[in-house]
Amino acid sequence: MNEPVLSIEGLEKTYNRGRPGEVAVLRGIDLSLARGEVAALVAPSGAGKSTLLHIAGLLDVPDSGRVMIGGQDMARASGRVRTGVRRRDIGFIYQFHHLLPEFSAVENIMLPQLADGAARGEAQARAFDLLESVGIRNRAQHRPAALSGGEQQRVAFCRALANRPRLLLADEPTGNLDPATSDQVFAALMELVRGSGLAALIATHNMDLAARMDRVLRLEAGVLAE
Ligand SMILES: Nc1ncnc2c1ncn2[C@@H]1O[C@H](COP(=O)(O)OP(=O)(O)OP(=O)(O)O)[C@@H](O)[C@H]1O
Repeated sequence: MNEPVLSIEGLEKTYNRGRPGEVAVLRGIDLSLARGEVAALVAPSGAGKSTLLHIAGLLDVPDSGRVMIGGQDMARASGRVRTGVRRRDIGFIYQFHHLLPEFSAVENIMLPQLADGAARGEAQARAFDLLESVGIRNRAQHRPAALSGGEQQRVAFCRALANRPRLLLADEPTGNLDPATSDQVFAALMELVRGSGLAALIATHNMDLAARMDRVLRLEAGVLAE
C-alpha cells in the first residue's frame, strides 16, 4: 500500500474562540507527505507553524479537520493508540535540544528505545550507530553540558530517530546555532533523514535551508501554499 505517511485535511484551529484575543491560526490546511519526502515549512513569525507541528505530532488537537498517520485517522484513535503512534512513529526535534542533563549522549539516545521495550544492548548499539552517522561517536560518553551547541543538536537528531519513526517533525532544528554551524548540522540532519526514508516536515526561517528540501510549503494567513 502506498498510503501517505502524513495526511492532513481541512485542519482548523482557533485560540480563544468567542473570547477576547480570538485568533484563527489555521483556516483549512491540507497537506500530504509521502515516504522519503522532505518538506520545508516556512512562515512569518506567529503564523501558526508551531501550532501545525503540534497538531501533526498529536500533541494538540484541531477544532476540525483530519490528521491521518499511516492511513489511520488519529481523531478516531484512543488515547492509548495516539500515545503509541507518537512514541513509535513520530520523531520530534526542537530549536533547543531538550536533552536530559544528567545522562550522557549515548544514554539520551537509548532512553526512548528502552521506554519502547528495546533490550539494553540493542538500544546501545543503535545509539552508537546513530552517533557515528552524525560524526560524533567519540562524544558518546559526554553529558550535554560538555558538548557544543552543534553537537547537542546532533544528539537530539539521533534521539528523534532512535525508534525508527516514519515521520519527523522539526521546529527550527538549527535555529539556535550560528550560521556556519547551522549549515553543517543541517547537512548532517539531511543525510540522516535521506538515509532513513523518513517523511519530514521541517520548519525553518532560513530560505537557503528550505531550498535544499524537496518541497517548500508556505504558511500564511492560516493557509498553506506550495
Ligand atoms: N495557547 C494559546 N492560546 C492563545 N493563543 C495562542 C496559543 N498558542 C499560540 N497562540 C497564538 O497563535 C498564533 C500562532 O502561534 P504559533 O506558536 O503556532 O506561531 P509560530 O508560527 O510557531 O510562531 P514563531 O515562528 O514566532 O514561533 C500566535 O498569534 C500566538 O500568539
